Amino acid sequence: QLRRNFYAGSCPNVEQIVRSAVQQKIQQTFTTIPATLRLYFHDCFVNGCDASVMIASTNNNKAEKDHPDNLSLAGDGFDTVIKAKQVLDAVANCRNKVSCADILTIATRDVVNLAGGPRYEVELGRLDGLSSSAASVEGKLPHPTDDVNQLTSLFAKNGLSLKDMIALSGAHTLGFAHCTKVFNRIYSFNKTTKVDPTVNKAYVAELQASCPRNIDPRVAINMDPTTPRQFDNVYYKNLQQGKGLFTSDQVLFTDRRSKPTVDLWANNAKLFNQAFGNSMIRLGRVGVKTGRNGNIRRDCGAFN
Ligand code: HEM
Ligand SMILES: [Ca+2]
Ligand SMILES: [Ca+2]
Repeated sequence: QLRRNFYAGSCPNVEQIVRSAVQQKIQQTFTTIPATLRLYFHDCFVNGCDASVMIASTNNNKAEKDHPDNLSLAGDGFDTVIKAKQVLDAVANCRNKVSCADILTIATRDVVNLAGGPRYEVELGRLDGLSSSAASVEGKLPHPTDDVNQLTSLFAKNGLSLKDMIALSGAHTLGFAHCTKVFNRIYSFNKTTKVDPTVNKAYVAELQASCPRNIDPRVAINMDPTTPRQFDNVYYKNLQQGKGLFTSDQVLFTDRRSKPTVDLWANNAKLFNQAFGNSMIRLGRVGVKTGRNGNIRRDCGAFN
């Protein structure tokens, strides 16, 4: 039973408070933006949007965040939620009234908007989940080597369409990826060719220069080589030029089922922004907890 203005009675200024905390954190580091956006995706795809991804491991429980697919989540995303909750908890009526899952939902909307993307209305009223295990992450998140069939079926499991999948992939207009994730495409593609033929030749050279084979595995590169700090439709323009970083990006242009949508959004930023906002609202409805299935955590990193 998500709704807009869910906190009108308990903490009416929640959206303004979170936004200013997010703004302050972005001033400290730009990474706040992509880190928060990706954290939201990884939360919603495992056990629904319930902040299960924020739980820290304990002696008796290896939590979601310690599954290999989550180890590259940047700490600044977690920190954004923690900081915003600190500010909320300093306001008497808001104290422990807003779930971590909702704080992450609002913060994600705000980082998209503050990076130049659309501002969509968020639905609120999620509770925080009561479980988080590394084992539950297995098979729930897409991989950079996935094709359109694999991506579509993962998104469908979360009630999201092909169009939602193409729109949400547009999040790769921002942020960073580790060199190791693209090695296969530029050095060891298959038996007959070392380089993925769908990658733009100049982009191959650029990637090989920034990511030499023996590079420190901690080194990361921009995912959008053109406007890495701008939330815009350049991601789709890049795909048209063979400049999608991962296989999972580039297949959206090479597969005939998704290409018309890529072309449409490459040519029409307004339509992309609208579609992205709508798909984010739908992402926010995945696996929502209410009633006895959840609670409001006092510490986003631990169960009450
Ligand atoms: C469609 C399938 C997707 C795949 C296969 C995928 C995979 C990846 C991978 C491998 C990285 C790089 C991680 C690293 O090396 O550190 C990444 C980064 C990122 N992803 Fe995705 N992703 C997908 C969809 C999404 C969606 C739906 C969103 C959000 C709505 C998203 C947001 C991001 C962001 C913002 C980053 C940059 C993170 C940062 O700079 O810290 N991705 N993704
Ligand atoms: Ca979750
Ligand atoms: Ca961009």
